[in-house]
Amino acid sequence: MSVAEVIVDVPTMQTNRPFEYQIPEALEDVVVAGMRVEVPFGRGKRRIQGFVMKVKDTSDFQGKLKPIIRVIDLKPVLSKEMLDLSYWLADRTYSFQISCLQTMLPSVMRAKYKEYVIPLDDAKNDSEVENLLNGAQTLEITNQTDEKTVRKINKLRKAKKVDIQYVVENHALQIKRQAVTTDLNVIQLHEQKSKLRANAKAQIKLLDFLANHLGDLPVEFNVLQKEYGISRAAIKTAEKNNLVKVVEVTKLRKPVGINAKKTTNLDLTPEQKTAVDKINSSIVKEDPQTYLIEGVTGSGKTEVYLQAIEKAIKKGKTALMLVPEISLTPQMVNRVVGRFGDQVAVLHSGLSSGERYDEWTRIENHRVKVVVGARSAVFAPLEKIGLIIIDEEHEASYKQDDNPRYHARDVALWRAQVNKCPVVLGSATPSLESRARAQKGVYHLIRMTKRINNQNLPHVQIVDMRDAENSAVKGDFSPALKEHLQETLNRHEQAIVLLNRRGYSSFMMCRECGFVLKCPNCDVSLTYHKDLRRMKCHYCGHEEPVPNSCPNCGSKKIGFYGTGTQNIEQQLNDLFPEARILRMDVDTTRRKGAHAKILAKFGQHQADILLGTQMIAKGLDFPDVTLVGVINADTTLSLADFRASERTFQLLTQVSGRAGRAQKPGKVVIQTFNPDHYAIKDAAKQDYETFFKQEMFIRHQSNYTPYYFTTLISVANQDEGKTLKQSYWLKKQLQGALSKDAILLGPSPTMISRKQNKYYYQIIVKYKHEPNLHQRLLEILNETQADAKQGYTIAIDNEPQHID
Ligand SMILES: Nc1ncnc2c1ncn2[C@@H]1O[C@H](COP(=O)(O)OP(=O)(O)OP(=O)(O)O)[C@@H](O)[C@H]1O
Ligand SMILES: [Zn+2]
Ligand SMILES: [Zn+2]
Repeated sequence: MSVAEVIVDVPTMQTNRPFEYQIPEALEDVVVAGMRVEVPFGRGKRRIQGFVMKVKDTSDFQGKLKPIIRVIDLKPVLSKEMLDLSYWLADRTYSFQISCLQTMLPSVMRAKYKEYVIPLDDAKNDSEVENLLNGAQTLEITNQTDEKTVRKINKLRKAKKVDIQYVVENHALQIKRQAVTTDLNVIQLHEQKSKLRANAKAQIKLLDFLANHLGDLPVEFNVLQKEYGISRAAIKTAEKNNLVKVVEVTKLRKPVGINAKKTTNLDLTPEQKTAVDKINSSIVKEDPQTYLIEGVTGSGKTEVYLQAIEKAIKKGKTALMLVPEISLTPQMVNRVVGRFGDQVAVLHSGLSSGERYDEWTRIENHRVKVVVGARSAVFAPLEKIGLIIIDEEHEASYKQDDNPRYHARDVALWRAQVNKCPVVLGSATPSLESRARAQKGVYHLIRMTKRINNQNLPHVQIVDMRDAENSAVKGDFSPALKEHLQETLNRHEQAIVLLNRRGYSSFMMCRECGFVLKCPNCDVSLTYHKDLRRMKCHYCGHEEPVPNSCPNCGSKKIGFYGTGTQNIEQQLNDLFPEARILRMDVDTTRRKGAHAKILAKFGQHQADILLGTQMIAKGLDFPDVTLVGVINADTTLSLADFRASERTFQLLTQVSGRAGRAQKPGKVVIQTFNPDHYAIKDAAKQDYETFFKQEMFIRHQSNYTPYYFTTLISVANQDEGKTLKQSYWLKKQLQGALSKDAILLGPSPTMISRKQNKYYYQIIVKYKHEPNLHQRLLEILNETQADAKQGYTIAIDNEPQHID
């Protein structure tokens, strides 16, 4: 008898373990670990999905096992490594194992899709294959497909005669797209161009594009429009004049990075070489060492990554490179694709689920050596991983906000152990946790202190907005920032202007003295609760009325702080009517591809000023940018979060690093009401090490990460009284399980204490060593299962990235 252990798709605590099912004889050699199956569950005729975790010969179960109804996948969708990972992940994130398994699955398999058998090329005339397909091109697998056929398919698949493919429903409809190609060669294109009138700008642009991208044709209308600003009308005109042909293509040849030019290794600077040598030695030794590259902005970290990836490939291995979603720009992707060409798969949210599936299949079929992607790419089905890179490792977006609340860095470290490969964490501003681990020798620290070309770090000027001269101005621009912007425009160089929007208008600040209203117990700023018209602390629950005058200086100029990007754009327009301005914020980037388009435009110097929120602060590498202006450095400082200083330092250092990256020197102007705050002073000097020491001292004083571990437990219910009662019950349970060294905070309301008619309260546990905590939390989840039916939600977040 064969028995399968199955994790069923019933997300409750009681079902959070494998259930045994009998494998029907007909499916004996079909069912393997990593496949999804349909099984009966509970009483009645309920059928549900599940993942086969293990296949074995015997069962200790006394009664009669129920049989598997059918297989859903004809080949495993998750590897052994992923199945193993799911146990660890579920435990670490306090989530159901089924949620973890589903998270690892490519999104297409969570959507509606169809499954087909397709013959492989050299087996098209095979009699068994012909017999199976019965004259058709493909065979659709449905829940009606009988076991005999399933077995036949499985046999042919193992013999590499057929393959299984998934197609997202409705996807086939959109698969054809209009594209442009030409019969002309480079010389003819240039001839045609010279015949055009000088004012036929669009035609000239199109012909130039074609001449430069002959190898990439046909290219989609979409791409021409979005990335190169060539309109449909221009294409139609060219078609009429027989310059181009319009054809239909089935798919983009490459979703991003279509115009990646082939690049070769750069000559490394001594610092780069040291870094590459160290990492490469670990790749060769298959040593799962973690490196932390602390490299100033513009020190050439990417080139280090690329040359290490090359080493891994040469060793016959693969490489995984994670970057924050917002940095997955064509510029970034082109750097990798330019070096490794077709061997690269890119996973990002801009892909449709069909495209995502294509990339996933390429990875699974070993046609890919390098995967570049955002957080969830950490689950890419790569085998024989030789190197994992996490760029901008300090980014909070590496932690998923929903269940399972995993941190990509933790998953990467787990996979590195299994694959015996090094991990490289890179940043100009490492997270305190990582830098502290390097201090203790858990990670190996590599410092890169010089910019490429020995260019100096930009000169940073702090502008004290409390000064008479500055507080007198009407708008948000100090005379100093205005002057530097004007000079930059005069020199025909480019500027980046950052509006720091985090914490926007939720805290109170005095415009006279810079005083921020803070909690008397916790030293974090109080948050305005609009519904209650009161100021509240999110840590301890302290609250007080909204003050009418500044408690520090008595001025009436105390108010909620914050201005919108649109308003700043208007001010820029008024100040510099001749300047071309691009605005980048949630509003202008809502449309798919808009983000990349704005950056491309700015990169081609079609604008003088790029104005934006946090999303413009990282990774951008534009040689003409010589000025960076920060309108309001303070807003992140006032977040009700113990990482407020760290986030502020990171943001200011990163955005400053956008200036003066090439030949021309850079200049940065930071406007602030807190010019003496260490996060701002150290960022102005781009001095990570000094900041690190100071911030570690403060974390030590206040018992926070990395000196203490943090776990956040939140409770929600429609009834505020019930939420509070449950929270206090929970707190009591925890008190019983913790030693006297642990610190319990709360219950206190969260930032938005009422969401979708539910009240949220949170408890924070800070601890150093609590062997019982994990187990107790699991038990609490179990004990409160019944409450879930009454509308209670309890969520546990291990090492939260945001506390609000
Ligand atoms: N060895 C080299 N020789 C010449 N140019 C180089 C070399 N290494 C990197 N560069 C160039 O220097 C610039 C900055 O490099 P890169 O963008 O990798 O910096 P970074 O360390 O990632 O900075 P940031 O943290 O600000 O993103 C890039 O334009 C890159 O092409
Ligand atoms: Zn407080
Ligand atoms: Zn004041």
